[in-house]
Amino acid sequence: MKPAHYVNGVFSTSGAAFPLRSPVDGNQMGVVPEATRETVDEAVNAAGAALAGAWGRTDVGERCALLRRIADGVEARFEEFVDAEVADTGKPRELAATVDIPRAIGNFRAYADLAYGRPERAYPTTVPGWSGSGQALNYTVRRPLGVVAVISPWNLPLLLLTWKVAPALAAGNAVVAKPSEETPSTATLLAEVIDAAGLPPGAFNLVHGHGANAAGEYLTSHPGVDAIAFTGASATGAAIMRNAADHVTPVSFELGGKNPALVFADADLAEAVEGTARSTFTHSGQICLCTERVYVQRPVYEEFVQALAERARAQRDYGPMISAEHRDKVLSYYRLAREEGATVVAGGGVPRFGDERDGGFYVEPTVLTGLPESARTVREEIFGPVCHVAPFDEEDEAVRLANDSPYGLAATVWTTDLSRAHRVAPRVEAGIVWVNCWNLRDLRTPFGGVKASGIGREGGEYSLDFFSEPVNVCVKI
Ligand SMILES: NC(=O)c1ccc[n+]([C@@H]2O[C@H](COP(=O)([O-])OP(=O)(O)OC[C@H]3O[C@@H](n4cnc5c(N)ncnc54)[C@H](O)[C@@H]3O)[C@@H](O)[C@H]2O)c1
Ligand SMILES: O=C/C=C/C=C(\O)C(=O)O
Repeated sequence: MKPAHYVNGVFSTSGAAFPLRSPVDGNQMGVVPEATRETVDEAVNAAGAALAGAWGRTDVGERCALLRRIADGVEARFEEFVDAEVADTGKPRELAATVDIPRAIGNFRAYADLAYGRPERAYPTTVPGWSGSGQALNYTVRRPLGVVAVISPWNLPLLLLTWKVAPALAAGNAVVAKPSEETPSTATLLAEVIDAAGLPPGAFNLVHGHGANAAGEYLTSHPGVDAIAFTGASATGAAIMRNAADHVTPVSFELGGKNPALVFADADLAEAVEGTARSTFTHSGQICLCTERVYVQRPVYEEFVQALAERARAQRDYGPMISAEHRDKVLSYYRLAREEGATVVAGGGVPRFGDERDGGFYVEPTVLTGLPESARTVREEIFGPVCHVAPFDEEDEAVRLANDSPYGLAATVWTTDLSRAHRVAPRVEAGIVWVNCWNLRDLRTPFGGVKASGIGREGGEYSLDFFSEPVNVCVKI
C-alpha cells in the first residue's frame, strides 16, 4: 500500500516524502507524501467545486446508495484493510479484524440508514385575527454546511476517519480529510474505494501530512473550510479552535480523557476485574475510552488490586505504542509515577521478547497504587496500558473522585445494585457511562465528552445535526 493524496479524483504523491515506520520493529515500511499548502488549497477548491456541481445536486437517496456502495467496497477488500491497519499501528490482527474494519463498514451503513430515514418537522401555525386564513405552515429543511475538514488520529485510524466522513457525506457536504501522519494506509485504501464507488471528483478528498505548521493547520485555517470535525488531543483541539476562530468556523471535537472506573463492593468482582483489564489494556491503552483511574470500595480493594495485577502480568499478544516518541512519553509517566511515590504493582517497564519486537515501541501493561489525587500521574492523560487504583468508602466520595478531573469522556461503574447504578451513572461528569460493561456501542447514541474531552456529540442524529444547517420555512396559507 503506497500512501497517496486523492484530490479532485486524482491520486498523487506530490510533496516531500517522510518515513512510515513499523511500531512493531521500528523499521521503515515506506514513505508518506507531505501535502503542501498548495495541495491543501487545491483540495478545498475541488470540494467547493463539487458542491457547486454534480455532488451538490445529489439527493439524500443517491448519497445513501453511494455510502452503501462504499461499505460494500471496503468489505470486498476486507483483508487488505486489516493488513494495512495492522501494519501501520502494530495492533493485534484480531482487534483490527473484529473492531476497526467492521466498524468502518458499519459507520457507512449506519449513516446510510439514518440519513435516508430521517424525518424533518413541520408545524401548522394558527395566527388568530390575522387576515386571510389566519394560518401558516412552518417546516424544516436541512442544508449541508459545505466543505468539511476531517482530521483524525492514529489509534483507530479507519474507524475514526469514517465515523466523520460517513455522516458528512450523507448530509451532502464535500470532505477534505487529513489522517494522522502515523497511519496513512487505510485512508488511502478508502480513497480508492470511494473513487471506485463513483462519487463525483472533489466530493471526497484526502491529503496526508503533519499537523502543526503543516497540512493539518493549512486545512483548519483555510477560509474555504466551512466546518471542522476533529479527533485528537485536547491541546491540539485548542490549537485548531484558535485557527478556526478567525473565520468563526464551527467545530466538532472528540478529545482527550482520563477515564475513571468505579468498582463497588457489591460488584461481581470477577466481572469488574475482567472488564477493567479490557478497558485498561485493549490496544495497549491507546483508545480514548480506556480506563486510567480506578476507584475501588475499600472492602474489596486489596483483592481487586491483586487480581488486576495478575491480569496485567498475564497480557499476551499485545501491541506496541504507535511511535518511539509516544513510547518515550508513556515510559516518562512510568518514571514520574515512581518519583511521585507510586507502588508499581505490575509492569512499569519495557518487555523483552527476544525477537524483532525488541526494536519496536512496546511498554509493559502496568498497575499503580499509592498516589494522591493531586499526582500528575493521576491527573494527566498517559494514553498507554496503565491505570492507577485507589480505595474509597462512600458512594458520594466515589462520584467526587471520578469527577475530579479536567476531562470527562467516558466512565465505567461496576455494581450489582440496580438503584445504585441508576443513582451514580447520571452524576458522573462524562459523555458516556457504561454500567457493568465497557465500549458497548450503539451507533445511534450520542458519543462525546464534556470539559476538556470535547465539544459536541457524534453518533446517530447528533452527527447529522452537526453536519447540516436546519432552515425553517414559514409559508402563509
Ligand atoms: N475523544 C475521542 O474520541 C478520541 C479518539 C481518539 C484519540 N483521542 C485523543 O487523541 C490523542 C492521541 O491521538 P493523536 O496523537 O493522533 O492526537 P494529535 O492531536 O496529536 O493528532 C490528531 C490529528 O491532528 C493533527 N494535528 C496535530 N496538530 C494539529 C494542528 N495544530 N492543526 C491541525 N491538525 C493537527 C494530526 O496530524 C493528526 O492527524 C489522545 O489525546 C487521545 O485521547 C480522542
Ligand atoms: O479512541 C477513541 C475511540 C473512539 C470511538 C468511537 O468514536 C466510537 O466507538 O464511535
